[in-house]
Amino acid sequence: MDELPRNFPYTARRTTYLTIVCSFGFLLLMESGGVALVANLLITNPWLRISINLVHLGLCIFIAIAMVSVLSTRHRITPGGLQLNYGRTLHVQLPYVAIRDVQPVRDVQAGLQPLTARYDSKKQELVACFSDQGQLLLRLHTAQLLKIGHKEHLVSSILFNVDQPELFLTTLTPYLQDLMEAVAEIMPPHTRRSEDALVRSVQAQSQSGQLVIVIENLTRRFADFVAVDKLNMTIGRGEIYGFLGSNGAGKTTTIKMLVGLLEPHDGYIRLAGHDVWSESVAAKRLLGYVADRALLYDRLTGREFLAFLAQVRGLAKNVADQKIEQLLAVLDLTEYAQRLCGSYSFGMKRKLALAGALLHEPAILILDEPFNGLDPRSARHLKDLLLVLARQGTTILLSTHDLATAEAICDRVGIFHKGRLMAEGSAVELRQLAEAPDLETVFLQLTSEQKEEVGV
Ligand SMILES: Nc1ncnc2c1ncn2[C@@H]1O[C@H](COP(=O)(O)OP(=O)(O)OP(=O)(O)O)[C@@H](O)[C@H]1O
Repeated sequence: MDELPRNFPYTARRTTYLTIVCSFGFLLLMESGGVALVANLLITNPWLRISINLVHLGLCIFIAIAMVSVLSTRHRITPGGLQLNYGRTLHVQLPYVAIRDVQPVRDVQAGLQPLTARYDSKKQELVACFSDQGQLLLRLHTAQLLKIGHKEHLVSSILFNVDQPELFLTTLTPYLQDLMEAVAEIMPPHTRRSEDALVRSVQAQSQSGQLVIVIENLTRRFADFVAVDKLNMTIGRGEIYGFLGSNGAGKTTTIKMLVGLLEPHDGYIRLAGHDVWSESVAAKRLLGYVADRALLYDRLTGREFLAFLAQVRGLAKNVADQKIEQLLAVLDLTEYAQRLCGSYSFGMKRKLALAGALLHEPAILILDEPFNGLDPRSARHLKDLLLVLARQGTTILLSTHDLATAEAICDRVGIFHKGRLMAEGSAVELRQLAEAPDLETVFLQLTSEQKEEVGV
């Protein structure tokens, strides 16, 4: 693969643009400079002189920005994702997992706007085009809120130019494929889906009956205290659902009931149609679970621990050995695999527990505060891994106090408060509904007292 970052400017119209801006700017500056000079010589009122000089300075700055902004129209393929820069109005970084595809197009109708990105609300399209030559259309898996100028818009596709679209595509494609391959290696062929089917759509899944987790009227009490109160919710195949809530809201209690560790007092849970209590073996076969505190055997090495779990899950030895090595590598644990689990740091224990949960390629992954204790690099790896697993069809439910992460990776979040689900929907929907600038504000509003239930 090519060395990153690689820059892809669009220079085809740059000279014309600079010639126009420079000549026009030069004339304007000469004129306003002349006026300012005369004003400084003839006008005695100091305020008027200052005002005229300030107008002249403002013009100089405006023209300088117009000339310099052409240089910031340069897209970059970096290790962390695709950076799109267009004049002063657009500077975004898209992770590769967010990109569905990029195709060459020729859209003469796009309404070209030199150096000012424009938003087409009908198509949810961001137009950042200098001309109709060298155009590429980038489509995202799910619409994302992107900042264009000072406003945020929900964007599904982006139209932009580069000088060499073929070279850009050849350079970018391996990074899009690489992510898919990294996880495809740890997933069996029968769980892989075709490229088109990778587009996650919760509504489509619900309509086609692919609900994997169905919870109805779920209730759990501890003595007189109601920890989970008549909870109803569904999660579709390939969806990432985030449980958010204040301490003691009932997230872990719900998760324990979901994985069959705690019996509900009322209601039921079905996992892919199997009741967690009356068909517990079939339901648990589908599950991978990582508790909030990793439960490992301190006297086994990391590799032995995984081999033991593989045996319990009934994996053939050769399959298990291969899988263990792949998971150790994906989770950066190979170096520590011969060390006793008891000597692992908190974060390493969490990663080993996650490897254990992924060994049998579960259809449903349930993670209680998975980012707790992970360093930024491991957290980033885990986010990417979860996104790719979800694209492969794994249904993921996680609880977290990290609102930014929930917003970044969850298709939907549910906000718990005192055992009740106060609101659920995508982060964007909840923000719009609560007219809040971010998920943190929505969370704080909903978990303050006396709030009505909100559904999207
Ligand atoms: N075994 C138990 N006995 C008595 N009360 C319990 C028990 N387990 C949980 N609870 C209570 O149920 C409520 C919900 O607890 P839970 O652990 O589900 O909260 P949580 O949302 O996971 O909180 P946190 O974010 O702090 O982990 C809390 O008030 C807790 O004290």
